This record gives sequence, structure tokens and C-alpha cells, in this order.
Amino acid sequence: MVVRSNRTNEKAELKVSADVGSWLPRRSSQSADWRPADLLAAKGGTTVSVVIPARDEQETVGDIVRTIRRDLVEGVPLVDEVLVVDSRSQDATAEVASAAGATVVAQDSVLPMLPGMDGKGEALWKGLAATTGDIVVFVDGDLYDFTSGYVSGLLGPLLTDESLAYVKGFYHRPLVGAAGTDADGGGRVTELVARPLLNMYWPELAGFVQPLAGEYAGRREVLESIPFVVNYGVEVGHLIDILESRGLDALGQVDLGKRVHRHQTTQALGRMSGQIMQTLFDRLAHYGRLVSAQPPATLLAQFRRGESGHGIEREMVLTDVSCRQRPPLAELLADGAARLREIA
Ligand SMILES: O=c1ccn([C@@H]2O[C@H](COP(=O)(O)OP(=O)(O)O)[C@@H](O)[C@H]2O)c(=O)[nH]1
Ligand SMILES: O=C(O)[C@@H](COP(=O)(O)O)O[C@H]1O[C@H](CO)[C@@H](O)[C@H](O)[C@H]1O
Repeated sequence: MVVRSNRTNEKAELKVSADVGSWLPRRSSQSADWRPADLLAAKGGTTVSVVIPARDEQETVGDIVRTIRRDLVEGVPLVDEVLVVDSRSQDATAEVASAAGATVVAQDSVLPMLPGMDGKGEALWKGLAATTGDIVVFVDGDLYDFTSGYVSGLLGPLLTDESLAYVKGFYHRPLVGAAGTDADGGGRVTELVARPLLNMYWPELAGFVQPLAGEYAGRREVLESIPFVVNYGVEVGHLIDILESRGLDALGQVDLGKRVHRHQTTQALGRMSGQIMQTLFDRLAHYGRLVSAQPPATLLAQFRRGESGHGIEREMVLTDVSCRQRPPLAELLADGAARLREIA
């Protein structure tokens, strides 16, 4: 892989990791490579569930569900189940999703014997527990211009290559704001936090164009064998845990074109970044890649305009960004009712 060096535009040979150079062409494809009609034969008796985590997504979740049902349930029947996990929404997300034809569960109604937890990863883990598909496809609920090619593109490699365990989407990610659109300005936490840290500590993952992509798919036995970080650390936690347990070649990626979604504020992405960093440092310790003299603090202090305090004209807001996670679902299910009773 040849890139420009920092010096005077000389070209320099950069190997982020020996594996990445061969992995990229072998484990990357594009959605158009995987036509739904061709995949139907490959599907055979394999069942497929789509899980959509949704917190206050009434504006977008309905179109996403209708598109999947039109093209991949009633059209080419690749998808057997569409579940929306209503993640403590305050709006009409559940009603909109149900009217569009999704099965809807309230996040806290799944495995109710467990104390409820908050966050995107919690919604995903509960969605895994509430579905039965051999393959599970995760799709965010805040997407605009969604096409069913996201789902068929992610299914393609998994339905045709049993050596693959988990496939991430990638795309061009515009940043759409009041001042206009920056064609590649999206994925701010990816570019400023996740990618630099993953390149530092897990260079094997450097080939992932969108390591934080919210659209991805995996085999149920794989997804049930790994923990789910309950907040926004869930995606990096998956990538690292599957790399460490099954190797880089069990992972793949598919070009899904372009992705436009609802953007959060910079302060919200600051909290997301904290959660992702805490997950990375948790995994660095867990896998022995970094020994820290003391564990990182878990409270993030942010400042915003508001009443004065602490001697400054700012309001200080503290957020706990610690890495909290659910255990591998298989552990709970393997122990059966006994374990669940014990936890309750
Ligand atoms: O506690 C949460 C946080 C987020 N989400 C959903 O997870 C997806 C991605 O979250 P978000 O859009 O906040 O993240 P971003 O795409 O901005 O990084 C969206 O469908 C959210 O509604 C959720 O179900 N529960
Ligand atoms: O990739 C990113 O930097 C963030 C924020 O994206 P934007 O800067 O709002 O386009 O979005 C992703 O990160 C989350 C944490 O992993 C995922 O849960 C989201 O699905 C994904 O959109």
C-alpha cells in the first residue's frame, strides 16, 4: 500500500499490518456484487433477522422498515424477521415501526428478570435475544435514503462463505448541516478517535473503512459468544473481540454506497468518544496489549453555557462513560433458567 509520506510528497511504503494488505481485496466487496435473487439459492434453510435499534426515530424508522419488507420480505424473501427495539423512546417510534410492519419490542421488556441498562448496545443485545435468525443484520433507525441493498449487501458474503463470521458496511459519509453538506465530513468520532486508536493498538483492523458503521451482520453463534458493551462502545468491542477470538479472516466489509443519518451534537459525540475510549482501554487491559499503572478515570467533565460554577462562567456536566457490558448471551442461555433466576 503506497501512501504519501509527510515529507515533500515523496511516496512511501507503509505497512499498517502485514495482514491488511492481503485481507483488503480478499474480504472486501460491494453491495452490487450481491443480487437478492442470486442469494435466495444460497440462503437455503438459513434464517435471517434484521434488528433496528431505535430511540426517538419516528421520523425515519418507518421508511426503513417498509423498504426492507417491500424488497426483502414480500419481494425476494431473504429476510424472515424485522424487529425494531424501542429503546426507551419518548416519541411515537414504536407505533410508527409497528404500522410499517415491524415486530416491536420495548428494550426493557426483553429478559425482564435482568436489571435494565441504557444505551445502543443494550438495544442491540436485547434485539439479539428477542430474535431467532441464524444471521442477524443490524441497521440503525436514523438513516435517510436507506436502500435494501444495505441488507442484501451485508448478507451476501455471509450466505456464500461459511468462513466469514461478521461483516461491516462501509460508505461515503456526508456531514449534513445548516451551512450545507460536507461530502466526506461524517464519521467524526471514527476519524478523530476510533481510527487513530485502532491503528495504534489493533493495526490488524486498519483496513476497516468504517469501523464504527452502524450497519453490520453476523452469525448468531458468533454474536451470542461475545459480550455487548451497552453504550456506543458496542461496535469497537465487537470488532476487537471477534478479531481476538476468530482472527482477521473471519471479518469482512461491504461497500454500501452512501450513508446519510441524523447527526448528534459535538458534545454528544464527546460522550460517545469517551465511551469508545473506555471500551478500547478495557480491551487493551483484557487482552494484555497495554498495562496501565492505574485504570482510566470514568467520569467525563464537559462544559457548557449556563449558570456559573466552580469560579467560571460555565456549567460543568459530568457523564459516567465507563465500559459497562452484557455477558455473552450464550452464557446466560447455557445456564438456563437457573442463571437467570440467580440474576433476577
Ligand atoms: O440508547 C440508545 C442510543 C441509540 N440508539 C439507536 O442506535 C442508532 C444509532 O444511534 P445514534 O444515531 O445516536 O448514533 P450516531 O449514528 O449518531 O453515531 C439509532 O437508531 C438510535 O436510535 C438506541 O436504540 N438506544
Ligand atoms: O462514526 C461516527 O463517527 C459516529 C458519528 O457519525 P457522524 O459524525 O454524526 O456522521 O457514528 C457512528 O458511531 C456510533 C458508535 O460506534 C455507531 O453506533 C453509529 O451507528 C455510527 O453512526
